[in-house]
Amino acid sequence: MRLHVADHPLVAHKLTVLRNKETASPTFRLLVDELVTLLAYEATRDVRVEPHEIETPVTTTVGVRLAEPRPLVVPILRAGLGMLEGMTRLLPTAEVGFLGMQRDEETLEAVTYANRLPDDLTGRHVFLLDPMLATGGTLVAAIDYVFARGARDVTAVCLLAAPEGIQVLENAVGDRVDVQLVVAAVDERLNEKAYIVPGLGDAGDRLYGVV
Ligand SMILES: O=P(O)(O)OC[C@H]1O[C@H](OP(=O)(O)OP(=O)(O)O)[C@H](O)[C@@H]1O
Ligand SMILES: O=c1cc[nH]c(=O)[nH]1
Ligand SMILES: [Mg+2]
Repeated sequence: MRLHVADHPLVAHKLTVLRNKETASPTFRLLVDELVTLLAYEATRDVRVEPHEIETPVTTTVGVRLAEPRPLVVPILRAGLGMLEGMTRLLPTAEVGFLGMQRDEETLEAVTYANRLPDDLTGRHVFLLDPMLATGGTLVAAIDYVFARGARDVTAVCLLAAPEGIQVLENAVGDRVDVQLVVAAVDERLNEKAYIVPGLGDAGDRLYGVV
């Protein structure tokens, strides 16, 4: 697995505001959107393109365009939904699939309550969106789903990751270079409730409220 940690003062600044418990939902949503757009630039570095000939007002030239099959962007509900706009702003022609997954706060197991992915993902580059990588259970399950359907490259875009979750992900995918994790920051650890420390709390609740 390849790991990319954003190293940029604007990312660090926005993340600090996001972590602040005084930051209310409207600002929190805006910051998640902005952060994803910054991460998306790095996450799409390996997106597949093909040669494409065009005419400029001056001459004919060969540039590139996104290759088929189109990338698939998959937000993991709920919290991942807050990252969708920011990602598709950079990849407007991508298709979008959905995975609804909730961590059982007792057992910490990921429970899937919605799965709306194309049946055949053969050769597709899949971008999984979830702000939080804590124990890694959710992301490993999501990666299993898309590989089982034939996806080729999988890039997970997260805002915060715990070292424990990164290790779980690495154990699950081994040395597959077609799996990439792009994060804004790697935090210190998980606490006794498997929340990321220092973290930002429950991302879904901060985006959409406590349900
Ligand atoms: O790495 P893990 O230990 O599996 O935990 C991370 C998951 O927990 C959060 O979702 P949550 O279960 O709170 O659902 P929500 O997005 O609906 O709030 C988060 O958005 C991840 O999906
Ligand atoms: O810190 C955490 C861990 C799991 N899910 C969250 O939303 N936050
Ligand atoms: Mg939640």
